[in-house]
Amino acid sequence: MNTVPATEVPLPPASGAWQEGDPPGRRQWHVREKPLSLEAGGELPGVRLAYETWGRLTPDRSNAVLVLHALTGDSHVTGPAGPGHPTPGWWEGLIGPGRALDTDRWFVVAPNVMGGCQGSTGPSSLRPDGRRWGGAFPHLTQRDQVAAETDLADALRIGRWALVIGGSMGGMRALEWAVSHPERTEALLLLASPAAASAEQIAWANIQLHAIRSDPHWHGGDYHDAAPGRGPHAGLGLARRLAHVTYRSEPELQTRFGRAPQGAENPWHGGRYQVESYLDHHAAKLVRRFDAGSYTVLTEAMNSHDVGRDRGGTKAALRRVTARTLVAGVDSDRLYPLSQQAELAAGIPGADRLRVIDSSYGHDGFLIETGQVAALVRELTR
Ligand SMILES: CC(=O)SCCNC(=O)CCNC(=O)[C@H](O)C(C)(C)COP(=O)(O)OP(=O)(O)OC[C@H]1O[C@@H](n2cnc3c(N)ncnc32)[C@H](O)[C@@H]1OP(=O)(O)O
Ligand SMILES: N[C@@H](CCO)C(=O)O
Repeated sequence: MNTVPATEVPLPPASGAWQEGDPPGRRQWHVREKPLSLEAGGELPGVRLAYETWGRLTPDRSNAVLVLHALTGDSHVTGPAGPGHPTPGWWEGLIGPGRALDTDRWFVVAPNVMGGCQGSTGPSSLRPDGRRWGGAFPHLTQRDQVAAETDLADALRIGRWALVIGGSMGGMRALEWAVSHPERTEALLLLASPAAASAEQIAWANIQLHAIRSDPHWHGGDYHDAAPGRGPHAGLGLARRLAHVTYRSEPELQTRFGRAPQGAENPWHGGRYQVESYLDHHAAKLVRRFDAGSYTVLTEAMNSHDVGRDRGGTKAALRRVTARTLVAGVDSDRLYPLSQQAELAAGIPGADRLRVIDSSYGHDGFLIETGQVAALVRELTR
């Protein structure tokens, strides 16, 4: 099934900090000088974050916006597919002149998350001894990932974000930014995200982790060097199939596919229903562009998400947020239900009432309903 392993993402130069005059959307890299101390213990050397920027930073550096992507997103928030960008931007229409994140006004920064596989350090990256990290890659938390992003902000000399915005896993990091660094987060937009991963979210994640790790090509996570071009593709595809159902709504699937067979295929004789073909498609697409090791690291990092950990609980942690805040959920989201965003909106002192994105698409609504997301951005930044 897999033809383009994500491990073949070209390795970046040793450093590549953004400079005044760089073209928009050009992927850059920041390499942290010192090893990063990790919450679970130990440290990660040579942490590299890939990122893209749009717009221009004002001389007082006060117009920077941080956009944080979800599980399988990347730094390419907007723009066509091209070298280094196997897919077009995942939030097209939100960034650019005259758009909600107007690049005549804002300097937008989007890093690829630490642990990922689209330019930032992750299990498919080389470690200091020249081998790939693979199964030796350490356990990460959302706080570790925000620590790496803080280093990037420091390198860009951005002391305070005018806005931090994220959905799903990106929302977890956005919240961690606002709680860990209230003085550096002026406004905050949280989409389809919780204060802590729930038992059910951990349960869905557990099944996905098992799917990947029980694939015979997993090799304890050390498949990158063991069998180049091969890997736990069936396991990753299975994980994506399951996850994708949780990302959509039951009425959407029913209305869209119903019981229809896929083309001329006969489900009673080895053929597929349309919805099965649809899941096969999404599985194959992810396997072509994503590393299974990164999927496990990021999934476990999401499981670790608990904003109240070591902070006296959720309520105490949320009270730390000083940012002007909007929290929104998707009304048909069965994975991160509205009750979780209601908890955030009620607990964050500067938050307005809970906003609801009206969508039949379920959790993925935060990626698809860009018009409604744009309206929230405009409201927060007017
Ligand atoms: C465009 C990108 O993929 S961006 C890449 C970066 N990805 C991310 O950032 C992750 C976030 N993105 C995602 O999770 C998803 O891609 C989403 C949420 C954007 C998808 O949302 P939607 O626009 O609703 O797409 P949808 O779920 O309807 O899937 C459409 C695809 O299914 C295919 N499809 C639809 N029905 C069927 C079927 N019966 N059989 C097979 N394939 C089918 C379509 O041909 C289309 O294929 P394509 O994406 O290769 O063009
Ligand atoms: N479709 C999204 C869902 C996670 O929020 C992704 O793949 O990143």
